[in-house]
Amino acid sequence: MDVFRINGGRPLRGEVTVSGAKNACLPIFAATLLTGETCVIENVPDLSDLRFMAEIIENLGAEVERPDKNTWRITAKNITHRAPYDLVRRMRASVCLLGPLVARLKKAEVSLPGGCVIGPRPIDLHLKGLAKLNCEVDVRAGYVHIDAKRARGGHVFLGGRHGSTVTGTANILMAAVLTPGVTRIESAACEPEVVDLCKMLLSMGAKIEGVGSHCLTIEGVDKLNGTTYRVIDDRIEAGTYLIAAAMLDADITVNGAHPEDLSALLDKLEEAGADFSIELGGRIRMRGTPGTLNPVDVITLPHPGFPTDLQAQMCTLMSVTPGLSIITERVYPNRFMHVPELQRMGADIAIEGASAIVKGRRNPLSGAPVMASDLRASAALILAAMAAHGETWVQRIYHLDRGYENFDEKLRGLGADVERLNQDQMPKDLSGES
Ligand SMILES: CC(=O)N[C@H]1[C@@H](OP(=O)(O)OP(=O)(O)OC[C@H]2O[C@@H](n3ccc(=O)[nH]c3=O)[C@H](O)[C@@H]2O)O[C@H](CO)[C@@H](O)[C@@H]1O
Ligand SMILES: C=C(OP(=O)(O)O)C(=O)O
Repeated sequence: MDVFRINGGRPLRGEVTVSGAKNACLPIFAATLLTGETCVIENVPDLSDLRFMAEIIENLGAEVERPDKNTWRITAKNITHRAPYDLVRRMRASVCLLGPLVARLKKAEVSLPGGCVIGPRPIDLHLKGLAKLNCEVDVRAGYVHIDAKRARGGHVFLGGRHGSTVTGTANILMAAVLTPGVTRIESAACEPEVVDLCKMLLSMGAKIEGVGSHCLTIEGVDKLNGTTYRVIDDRIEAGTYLIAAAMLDADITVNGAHPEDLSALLDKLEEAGADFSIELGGRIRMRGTPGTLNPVDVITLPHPGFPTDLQAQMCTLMSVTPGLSIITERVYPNRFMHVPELQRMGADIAIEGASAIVKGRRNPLSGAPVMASDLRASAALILAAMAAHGETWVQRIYHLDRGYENFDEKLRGLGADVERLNQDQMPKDLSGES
């Protein structure tokens, strides 16, 4: 297991380039199962989640090749309909195999993905949507069983308690593209990753209208073709660098930061008084001076609202911004696992219901051994460590490796003092291991 050792207080300078978007790639990999022809997917980040997804797809019978680090070639000529527990449990997003299997094979058996530290993540809306396409849906012995022999287009409403569902929209969309008749998805998620999936499906010959809106109309076709498709840049990775630069002594340019995908974050950073400029070609330059921002309140919401996947990083920023801010989670009301670890570094945060009440400090945080609980919590702790006085050890970096390609290398390229070590190299009195 890897750990990061970070010495805080280093200025950031230079340029960093973001990788392809994990959350766009995952359903796009699943979509390659919709055709027997070859799909070439470019700009794929080198991440454990994508390697798992490729493994599951290969296990279903597809031929999977990787001509270079960021390109995958997938040919799903003959595939089977069962994705077993031992593979699916490793990655929640494998639930988005349901749609393509239903569409292509008219049946699917996919294990339920299991628990998640950021809170309950049911798939009731996915299943309700498939039932509206006239599929027979049954959950037994830990598996979702779908019989789609009589599937036809239908009217699906995907609004839930916390808004729409991103992978649920991807599932219904992928099921509908090869299902006879017209499907209308209302209250569809419109995250940039869903738009990217739509564009990939269009390039395969799918018929979809309303792309980017909350209402998608899909006319089922008999067959889809192969494609070569380049995945969008990762807005969450870009946002993470922008937040880091806003709170440190920094002057950096983030390549692959597309302002149209980052409006809610940029709006909040502007309100806080951050000094940034949008440059041509998907580049944002951020200059930071510690302690100069104003506190802002944040509420996470489905797109185009403030993304929950940047909430933890925002908690770090507000922890070092003097004054009071309230950060409210409307997507995953319990997604605050980073808070106790930030408190260990001196952050003054209280959780009240679905809100974090953050009293930003005038003095820097202090380095400490901390434990990452999930992907974005890892990023929040690394940012906190970069702003802190002294040395921080961040354990369980495998969470980070799910979603940030070469994060340590990229941060070092900007001047941060971040080192990846093996757990064995961590002093035993700090790791808590005897
Ligand atoms: C692989 C991927 O793309 N992951 C992203 C995706 O997750 P994911 O697609 O799993 O998230 P959803 O959009 O489905 O979940 C949003 C909310 O709806 C609830 N819900 C969802 C489905 C359902 O059937 N019933 C239900 O109640 C969830 O518990 C959650 O509270 O979108 C989330 C919200 O932007 C992001 O944080 C994740 O990074
Ligand atoms: C929560 C996330 O991913 P997943 O849905 O794959 O758990 C994330 O990307 O922040």
